[in-house]
Amino acid sequence: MTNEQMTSSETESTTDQPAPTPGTDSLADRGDAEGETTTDRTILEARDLSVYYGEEQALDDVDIEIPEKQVTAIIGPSGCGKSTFLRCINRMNDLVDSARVDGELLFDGKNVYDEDVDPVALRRKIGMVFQSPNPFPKSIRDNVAYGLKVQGKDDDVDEKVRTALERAALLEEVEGQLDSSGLELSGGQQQRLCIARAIAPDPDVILMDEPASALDPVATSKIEDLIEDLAEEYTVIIVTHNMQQAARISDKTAVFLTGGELVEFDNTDKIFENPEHERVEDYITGKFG
Ligand SMILES: Nc1ncnc2c1ncn2[C@@H]1O[C@H](COP(=O)(O)OP(=O)(O)OP(=O)(O)O)[C@@H](O)[C@H]1O
Repeated sequence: MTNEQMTSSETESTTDQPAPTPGTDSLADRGDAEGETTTDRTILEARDLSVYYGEEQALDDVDIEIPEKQVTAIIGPSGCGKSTFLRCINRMNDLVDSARVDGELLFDGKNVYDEDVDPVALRRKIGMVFQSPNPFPKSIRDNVAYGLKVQGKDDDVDEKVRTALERAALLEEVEGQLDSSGLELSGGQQQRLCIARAIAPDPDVILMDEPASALDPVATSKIEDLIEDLAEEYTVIIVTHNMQQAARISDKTAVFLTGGELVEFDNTDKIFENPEHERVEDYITGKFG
């Protein structure tokens, strides 16, 4: 299958690694000196970011600076704009006709909504993992190799596939069966396969939209351990309904409340132990939401 033959639904709705567009890679190779360690350097920044679906406002003037190589959790009640915010970051909302974005979303200082930014190239640097595991009906190897091949990075594919599977804490379990279908794996393994697929092309940021909500407690715990490990190399932003999960695995937590307002963003310990805003405390303690 050529890049052109891949349908937009395959590249855009099911995976994190759409096909590249040559010559539009202005965001692709910024920063990241080798051996860089965890810092509070900002990798993503929203400035006055508002999103509307038709007349309805889903995000209201959001300002946030997200540090690189840490786990940032996005929490808040249903409908407060968590997924909308996540999908703004790699322009997945471009796929929604009624969506309109105001303000800026800076990735390494460059507004991803600038006219010269190619959303497909952007999504190679900012991968995404969805709520339900969605491997392709292909072999384990081909699932992971997918993003590499569409980028033309087809040297040392086997080694890169193994590295990605290892980073996704799946290699040991699938050793010797890389040619079996990804669909034959358990739900938790499928989700780790999707994570391997997302990280194979070496993105800077991984967005996760409730990645463990369809999994049992054991599989969830493996994904949580994995997320913490991934933050040594990648910036991870995770939407979760599970406050204990946010408290367990994130370094920073952003609390969105009704109306798409970002009410508080701080170190996770501070948010859960001593939030500044009463509304946040009420939400954390289960008084509403
Ligand atoms: N494609 C869309 N078209 C129209 N309105 C939408 C669309 N997606 C989301 N919305 C609306 O935008 C608001 C925010 O939705 P969003 O899915 O971002 O919230 P959320 O906090 O992620 O919710 P949940 O926790 O239930 O997944 C909601 O009012 C929702 O109905």
